[in-house]
This record gives sequence, C-alpha cells and structure tokens, in this order.
Amino acid sequence: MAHASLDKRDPTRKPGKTTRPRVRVLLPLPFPGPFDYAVPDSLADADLRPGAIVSVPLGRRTETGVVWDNDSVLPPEFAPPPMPAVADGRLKPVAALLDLPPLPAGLRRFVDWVAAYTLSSPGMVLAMALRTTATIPTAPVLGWTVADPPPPDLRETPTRRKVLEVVSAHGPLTAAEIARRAGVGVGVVRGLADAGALRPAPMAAPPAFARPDPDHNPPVLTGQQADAAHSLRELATQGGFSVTLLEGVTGSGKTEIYMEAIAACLARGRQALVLLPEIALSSQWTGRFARRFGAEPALWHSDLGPRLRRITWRAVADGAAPVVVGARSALFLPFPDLGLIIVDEEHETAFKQEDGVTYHARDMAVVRARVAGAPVVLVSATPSLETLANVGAGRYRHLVLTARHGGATMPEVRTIDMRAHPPERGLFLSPVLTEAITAATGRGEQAMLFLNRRGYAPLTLCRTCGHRMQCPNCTAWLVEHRARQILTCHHCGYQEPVPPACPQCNAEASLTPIGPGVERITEEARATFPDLRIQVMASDTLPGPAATADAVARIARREIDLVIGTQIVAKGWHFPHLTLVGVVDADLGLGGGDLRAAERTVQLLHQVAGRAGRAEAPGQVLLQSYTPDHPVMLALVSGDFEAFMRQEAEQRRPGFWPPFGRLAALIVSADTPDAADATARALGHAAPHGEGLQVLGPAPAPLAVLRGRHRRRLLLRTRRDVAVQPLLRHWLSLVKPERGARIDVDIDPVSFL
Ligand SMILES: Nc1ncnc2c1ncn2[C@@H]1O[C@H](COP(=O)(O)OP(=O)(O)OP(=O)(O)O)[C@@H](O)[C@H]1O
Ligand SMILES: [Zn+2]
Repeated sequence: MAHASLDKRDPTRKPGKTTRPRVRVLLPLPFPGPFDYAVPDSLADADLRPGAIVSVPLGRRTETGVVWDNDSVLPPEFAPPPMPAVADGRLKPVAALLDLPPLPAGLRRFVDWVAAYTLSSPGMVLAMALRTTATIPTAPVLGWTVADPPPPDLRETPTRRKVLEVVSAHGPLTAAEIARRAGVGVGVVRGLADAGALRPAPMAAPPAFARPDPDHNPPVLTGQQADAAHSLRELATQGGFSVTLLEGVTGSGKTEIYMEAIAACLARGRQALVLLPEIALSSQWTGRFARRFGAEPALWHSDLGPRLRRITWRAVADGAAPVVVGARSALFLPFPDLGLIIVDEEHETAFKQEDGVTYHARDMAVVRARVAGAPVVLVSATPSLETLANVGAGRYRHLVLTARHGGATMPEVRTIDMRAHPPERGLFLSPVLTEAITAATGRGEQAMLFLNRRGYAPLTLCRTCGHRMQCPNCTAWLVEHRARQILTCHHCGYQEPVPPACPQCNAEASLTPIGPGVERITEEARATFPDLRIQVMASDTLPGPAATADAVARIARREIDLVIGTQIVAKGWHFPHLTLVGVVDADLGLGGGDLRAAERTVQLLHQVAGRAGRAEAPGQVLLQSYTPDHPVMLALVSGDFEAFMRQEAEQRRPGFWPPFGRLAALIVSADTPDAADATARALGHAAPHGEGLQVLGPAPAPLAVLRGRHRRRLLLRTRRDVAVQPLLRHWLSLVKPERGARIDVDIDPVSFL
C-alpha cells in the first residue's frame, strides 16, 4: 500500500527497528505541518491514500484530519520547515476512515500553496476547506409544503399567493428558501404556517444540483459581445490554464457573456465556480442563471445553514454540483473536476479576507485555476491596477466591451460643487440634487442616493466642552444608530445607549451628531420628499440574502421611488427603471493615507453610477463634492478610466508600489503598549536590508488600539523580482514576540489600518 512504501523512503526512520506503516495527517489546527500516525491493523485494508478524511487522536481529543502527501510541491524556499519525525513506538494510530469523499489533489496542492504564500499554517488553510465536514447532522430536516385542503378562512394577499405558488411549484423548502424565491420576508411564510396553509414535510434533495442545460436559453449575441463570448467559449472548451480580463462598461453584458464560458464548461461536463464579492448579489444572479440554464446553481457563503452546507460540500466533492456561485470561501471547496473560474467585479476589495488566514480571493483564484489547469476570467468595468499591469505585461488576455447592450447610453456624470450649491443649514443634500430627484421621480422613474456610511452620524460631539464620544476599546469614534438609540463601534461592535448628558462635562442635551450616515440621509429624504416611497439598503437594515432579495424585488416591481443605501447598492444590480444616482459624499473615500484610495473611489463610484439608465431612459449621475477638480472627479465625469489608471500607474511605478513592487505588512498587537512597542522595535532591529527592499516603520497603526489590543505596523516593500516569503520567514524567526504580543503577516495588504 502507498503509505507503507512512503514510510520505507522516510530517511529519518531509525535503522534496525521494525517500521510500522504510517501516514501523514494534516489537522485543521495551527500546527506548522502534518503529523505522522500509525496505520493500525484494523485499517490495513482501508484506502488511506492522500486526501482520505480520517479521525485521529490528539491529546485526549479526537480530531478530523486529512491524509496528506509526502512530497511538497513547493520550491524549497517556500516550503515550511519539516516537522520532526516521531519514533515508531510513540506513534498514535489513525482512529477511523470517515465516509466522506477524499479531498482532491488539486485542493491539497492549493492548500499548501496558500499556506506558503500567506505564511499561514497549512492546518489553518485546511480548516477553511473542512469547515463543514466535522459536524454531520443526521436527522432529516423538515421544510414546508402546501396544506391540502387549505384552511377555509385563509386571508389571501398578493405576497401570500406568491409564497403558495412557489411552494406548490417546488415542493418542501425551508422557510428562508421560500422567502428568497418568492421575494418576500420570512414573516409571510411564518404567517402562512401559523394560519395552517403550510405544513411541515421532509425536504427533498436541494434543487441546486440539477444539471444546468447549456443550450436551455442562450442569448442572441452580436458584434463585440459575440466576439468576446466566442473567445471565452474556446478557452473553456480547450481547457488548460489561462487568465482573461473581461473588461466592459457597466451594462455591456459581461454577465451574459461569461455565462457562455460556463455553458462551454458545462458542455464538457466539468464544474464551474463563480465568485461574487457580495453574496447579497446572489439572489439576482441565481435568477439570471436559472433563466439562462433552466436550473439553479449551488450557493456557497458563510450564512448557509449547516445542513445545506454539508450537502453542498458533498455534492461538490461528488461532482454532483456542476456550478457553484459563492463568496471567496468557495475557493476551498473540493472540486474534483474544476473547468472554469469566474471572478466577477474582480477589483472589489471585499475579495480580500482580513481575518484569520489573510488572502486575496482574486489572486488565489488564479492560483486555484493554475493548479486545476483551467481558465479563469476576471470581470470588471473598472479593473484593478494589478490586473491591468498583468494585461500590460502580456500575462493576461484582454477582452473589451465598449458599449452598453441594446443601445442604452452611458449615464451623464456631473459634479455638484458643494461650495457653490450648499445644502440648507443642518442638511446634506444640495438643492441641485433634490431638484433632480423631484424631476426623475416626477417622470415615474426611480432614483438612488448613495452614501458609504451606515448609521445616523459618524461622530457625536459635546457642544459645550468639545468631548467626542469614543470607543473604549478602539481608536475610533462611536457611530450613532438612531433607530436603535445606541452609539456603536464599527470595528469591535461595542455599544452603549446614547447618554442624556455629556459624560465629560455633564451638560444636558449638549451631544450633537456630526456628519451624515445613511439613516440621517433617509430622515432628510423623508422630510424633503414626503410622497416618495423609500427603500433603505444597508448591511444592518437588510439582515441576510432573503431580506435583500425582498428589497430588490420591491424595487424591480416599481413599488419604490427612491433607494437609499451604502455600498451594497453599488454592486451589480440591474434596475431598469432607475435613471438618477446621487452620490451624497463623493469625497468620502479620498482621505487617509491609503495607497489605493483614489483608485478605489473611482471604482466604487463608477460602479454606483453604472446603476443609472440601464434601459431605454438615459441615466444621470450627480456627485456631491467639495473637490470637483480632484483627478478622481474629473475621471468620473469624463469616463476616461484608461487615462486615470495610466496616471495612477505613473505615480506608483517610481517607488515600486504595487503592482510595480511587492508589499507585506507586519502587524504587532499586544495587551499593553509597552509589549507592542518592544516587539515592534525588535522587528525593526532585525529588519532585512538589501538591494530592492525597504522596511517602513515600526509606527503606530492608524487603528492604534483595536478591541483593546495595542497595534503597531511595519511595511516591507520590495521590487517585484524579490520573493518576500523567504525574507519574512527568516525575519520572523529572529524575533520572539513579548508576552501577550503577537505578530500577524499580511501579504499584499489592501487595508492599512
Ligand atoms: N445579448 C443580449 N441579449 C439580451 N439581453 C442582454 C444581452 N446583453 C446584455 N443583456 C441585458 O442587458 C443588461 C445588462 O447586462 P449585464 O448585466 O450582463 O451587464 P454587465 O456588464 O454585467 O453589467 P454590470 O457591470 O453593471 O454588472 C441585462 O439585463 C442583460 O440581461
Ligand atoms: Zn471599538
């Protein structure tokens, strides 16, 4: 058997002793590598090849792990140090082989690669791939089906009728799923259950794994669209690794076109993975997918219930889920036969995971595709400078769509100079903007206000003594959420009731909100436009995909005149009747020392702007700004992103800033400022020197205190041809963190807080 022969090659084996068959098992825990386990006689005939999922003893516990390969595929300078060998006598036996499909080789290679690249423990990366299998609920889950006969006295409403239609068409579904499909709140489903119109029933297998039919309902494509779709189809049909940037203005049909690549992938019988930056988007996306392919895709995100999570994981591993659409964590699903990856809105920073293993899902998608030998398509209207640089260097292919589909024109973008057209005292909307809203809604069209800030006001200040309400755990102001009558910290979640008097000087009724959040803009809009039907869309007012789907459905049915929202409204929504977009504070993202502040602002605002005028009626975009001459505003008004990105590139190139160089951040955090300083200083002293590299810091992080931990940052900047991982590995080995201190590594940092 494989493991026995592996063991014979083990150079650390003590000569003369009888060797017991052993396997290496990687556990989803923060160890530096896999451990050796003995293969007991009871498992002598079991298939313990690499990938097998096993349970093993660890101390007094039993853990689930994966039999790991003996040979690293990584170049030696990237591979983690070898684990010390354990003598035969001290080897613990594997407890059991679990009845789960093995982890495919491609995923194992990917786990090794991500761990090496991000300097994480491979176990912590494996944890992301295994999150679902450890808990295996067995009881059948009940869903809801239509009661027959229905209760005689049932009060019928349009939403109730919609729910009953959905349930009769699909059979038993969970309440959340019914709500999502019917585009109603879960309360409607519960109400029907309480009324006796729905009754519990065992659920059938989820419909998400029906085979999508590539020929079900193909679009008619012409011109640029047809050319782009043809290229993508060819790449997906031929297979093999390639990276393509699909760049097209908002509303040009990018989604429509990459669906053709999925069709080609399906026609070959292989699996496709689609990554979306925001899973709230998935409701509209799955609807579109179902219209195109006659079946639903499987969904993967962190809000998935445990049962569906387990079923989906298995279906992917068995090859039974042909298409998965998901958030970045879907990269770690066990696809045995991945034939295509799509990264939609590739420029989105939401693809960067900041907690635990910090990785950029766009970049890791390229790695995953390389390992799988499959094409990857990066999709955006405003590609990141990183991706454009790869196109420029000839590493990525480039497909371009320059016009909106169906003759729809690009919206006209204008700035409102807030110095010349200020809002009334205490308000935030310029008369120019309110008049435009009145005009658009007067024509029966919809309008949208965008402000990327949740809550009522970002700062609360005492008018008497100037005291600012600050988070006790973070270097951050408390944000007022008026609806809930609290002040809260957006970094750590700390909350307190809004105090009646200033905690500093005791002055009564002296605390004043400064600046607007989306709640405050909504209050102003309700006062200014009492007759308009308003829908607020922010992550805290729309808890979960079902509520989002509900809001989107109301907008699509034209039950809403004015949408007010945070970045959630910016994403790829298609609202044909929306013609006016007002950006409340276009300058918002430009402050702070973030390397990509300008690029990101252009991308975000262009994407918001792209919601306007997607059908016949032309769109208009108004940007409220105090700096209308800023290059970002000029780029948005002219729509000339190529020129803007060229300028960005020229600013970053000389200093070797990304994408022309590499960055890695070291973040020191500690219980006390002294421990943080001492550790940061030690890192500073041990910092690498040399040609083409530079260490900036240590310096207090902008968020100098976060969740009660004191934070310092160092930044390593190198030329592109320098491999930062071996440098960092060596550097970190020289420094022992003080008691209570830790050092986190962030390769290719996106956030500099
Ligand atoms: N060839 C086509 N035939 C029919 N409808 C199309 C075609 N191309 C695009 N559309 C429709 O035009 C609208 C915009 O297309 P789509 O959403 O694919 O654009 P997009 O480039 O992905 O937009 P965004 O970047 O803003 O998300 C959609 O309603 C889509 O169904
Ligand atoms: Zn806080």
